[in-house]
Amino acid sequence: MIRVVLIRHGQSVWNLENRFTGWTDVDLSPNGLEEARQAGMILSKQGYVFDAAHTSVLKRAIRTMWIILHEMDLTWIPEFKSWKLNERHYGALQGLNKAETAVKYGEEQVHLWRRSVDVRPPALDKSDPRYEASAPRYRNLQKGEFPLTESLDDTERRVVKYWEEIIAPDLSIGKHILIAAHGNTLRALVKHLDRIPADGIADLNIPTGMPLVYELNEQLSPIRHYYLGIDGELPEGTIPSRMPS
Ligand SMILES: O=C(O)[C@@H](CO)OP(=O)(O)O
Repeated sequence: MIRVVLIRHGQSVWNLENRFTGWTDVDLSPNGLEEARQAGMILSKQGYVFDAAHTSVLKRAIRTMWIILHEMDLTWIPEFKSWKLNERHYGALQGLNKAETAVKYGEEQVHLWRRSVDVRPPALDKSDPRYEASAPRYRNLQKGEFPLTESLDDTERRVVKYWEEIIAPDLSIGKHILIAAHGNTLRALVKHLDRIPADGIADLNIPTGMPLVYELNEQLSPIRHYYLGIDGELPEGTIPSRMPS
């Protein structure tokens, strides 16, 4: 049986401040650091071992991965970082407070921006300082790959490409993999793996810092999934109470 562990980074300072984050490189909050430590402890206690770990190029996910590997005494395993695992790009909403944005544009519009699959938030202008296409960490992107905004569908395309080209071949030869990523990146991956229809994904939220285990068959189709708590797997369908802001 093939098993892959997904984890959303611990709470970030902008989760705490309730701000749209996207590709903004904010760090973990003190609570997020502790969530990551607990996740590592849980995985270690449950006897998980990884051969490789994958994350984005954003420090809240990288640090979560590092803390987990440190707790598991696995800092020696290969680590891979890719922009394709970055959070969904939130365009011109990045940095804005979510509650204030809902007051300004209405709850319905903000819900569409946050949870529809095909509505893109307002795009960034290339002259905006938040447009970081020339930053060193993005120098390997091809022309046109750096987003100005993204829908969940856009995010799903790049995440699934990474899954199919990089993760799936390793899983198929029996490697044990950890993926430390972001709320919408993981929603997009789960949508793809579980073949969730466009109208079935709005209510799916992934809590920060909770290991989510997917058991897969030889074709890498999911058999079942569950969150891991300190006493082992949570009953199927249980969504831990720690929900995203
Ligand atoms: O701000 C963001 O980048 C994401 C994740 O925190 O927010 P949301 O849950 O609203 O998609």
